Amino acid sequence: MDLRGKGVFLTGGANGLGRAFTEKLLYRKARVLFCDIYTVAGKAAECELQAKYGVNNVIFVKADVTDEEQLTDAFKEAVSKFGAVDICVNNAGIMDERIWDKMLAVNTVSHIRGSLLALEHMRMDRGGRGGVIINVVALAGLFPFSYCPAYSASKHAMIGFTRSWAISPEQPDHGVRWCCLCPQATDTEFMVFREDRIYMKDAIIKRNEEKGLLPVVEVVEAFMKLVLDPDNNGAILEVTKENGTRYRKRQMVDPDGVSNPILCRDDKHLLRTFRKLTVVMDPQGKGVFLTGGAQGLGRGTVDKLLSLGAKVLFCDINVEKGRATEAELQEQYGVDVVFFHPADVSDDKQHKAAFQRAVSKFGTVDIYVNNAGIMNENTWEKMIAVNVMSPDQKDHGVRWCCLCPDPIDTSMIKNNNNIYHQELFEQYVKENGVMPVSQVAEVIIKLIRDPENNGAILEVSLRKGANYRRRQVVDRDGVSDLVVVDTY
Ligand SMILES: NC(=O)C1=CN([C@@H]2O[C@H](COP(=O)(O)OP(=O)(O)OC[C@H]3O[C@@H](n4cnc5c(N)ncnc54)[C@H](O)[C@@H]3O)[C@@H](O)[C@H]2O)C=CC1
Ligand SMILES: CC/C=C\C[C@H](O)C(=O)/C=C/C=C/C=C\C=C\[C@@H](O)C/C=C\CCC(=O)O
Repeated sequence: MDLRGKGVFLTGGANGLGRAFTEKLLYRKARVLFCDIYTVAGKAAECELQAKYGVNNVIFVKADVTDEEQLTDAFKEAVSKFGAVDICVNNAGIMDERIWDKMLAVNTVSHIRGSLLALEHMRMDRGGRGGVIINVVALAGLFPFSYCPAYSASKHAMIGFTRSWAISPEQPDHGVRWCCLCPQATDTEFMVFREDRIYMKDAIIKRNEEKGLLPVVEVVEAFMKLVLDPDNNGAILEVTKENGTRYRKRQMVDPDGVSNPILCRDDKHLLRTFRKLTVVMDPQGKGVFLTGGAQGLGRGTVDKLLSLGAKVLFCDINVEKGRATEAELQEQYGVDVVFFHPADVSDDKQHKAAFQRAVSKFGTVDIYVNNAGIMNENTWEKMIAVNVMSPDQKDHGVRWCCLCPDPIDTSMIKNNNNIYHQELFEQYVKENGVMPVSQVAEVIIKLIRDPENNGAILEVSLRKGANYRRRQVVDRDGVSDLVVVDTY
């Protein structure tokens, strides 16, 4: 890719990696508009870079990427200044576990929004001239990091998003390449922890002092590799001290299905935090809080838990269905064991109030099932609020598990007109079938009962049944494929 005269839009360019990427792109004769929330640093960078590379080639725009209007206006400004944007770099990021919802807004929502703006503008099937979208992720997007779980989640989400677009059947018509850059801890302000922005801060500071951070220049080289390689749609480029720069082939979870601290295997103080928990959990007599229980898999799971002697409080946004379900289940199991609480889980206050009611009803909550979910690509921000932003629970002695089912026979799957390539999805369902709710509810009970599965990812499909997931697979060439199966 010859970068001469190419238009670049980049977020978070006032400091750190964003500033360094900007300078390298300018050096290669591209034209860059970068935005940032900080005016002073942004203006200073603009001034310096304009003096070196020309006033018409680099522009700073003050914008908070979490503000839809500001981000959109900054993008439009790049288009109007350069005629087109050929390279979009979603780079702005923060790491602060205390404000995890804000972190998701910067690291995930703004990256999705920036990607969609760029796609719409670049796609060749709608008059654009193609291009490349680079999402600056992190190694923490590929592996579990106990000192920053919400940060890790915000980055994992971008891997899924980027790879999913990269394998779109329409991608050859779009002519847009999608890539992720995944560096380990790098020597920028980002890694200076003045406050308690992460858990176990002191251990991390000590580790960084002992082992050193990745130099910015190495990450810039890797970034340029992504920009210039014409054949890397869907690629995940990892940059580490240990292995250098390499296209990622696999994401790993340990052979027993339980994630391990691969990245910190030599750090005893961190390893200790990953010890396996053995929490025996028989549903009999236990207090359960479950979200989205009015219908579908949620309702099926409530039913199953009640049949095993648990007490359940479920919440749902659908009040009518919630009340009806409560009445039916109370008739079957008794009025003291099952309760409905109306709540929208994307509203923090309502979510917490529902949880508190469960605590006060049962004295304690032993089992917490985050089940509520929606699937609607037209309202993707709402989808993130419901599916990703549930309250953080950081107490110890808690087992954490994920259930990853194939399509289930619920209304989320039937007649869903709000996904891309619906016909392909319907074809998939036709060929593979849908799982009965009762079968998946059984699998949730398996997750609850197994005392030694902290960190487990349980996959369930009609074809293969329920299996703890060992690995997530990306193709051998580092480029994602449609079929993600556990063949290794
Ligand atoms: N430094 C590191 O160790 C690593 C960083 N990363 C990722 O690289 C990206 C860049 O990080 P660094 O350059 O190291 O950090 P940095 O803190 O030096 O720079 C981040 C820039 O983003 C801007 N920003 C933050 N919130 C914003 C908002 N709401 N709107 C507009 N701009 C905003 C900041 O003002 C800053 O200029 C981030 O996405 C980070 O997650 C990934 C792996 C390692
Ligand atoms: C508190 C800092 C958290 C996140 C910052 C940053 O975003 C990030 O991702 C930091 C990563 C730090 C990594 C530390 C050690 C890395 C070790 C690598 O050399 C191991 C590389 C790959 C191992 C997996 C494998 O394929 O075997």
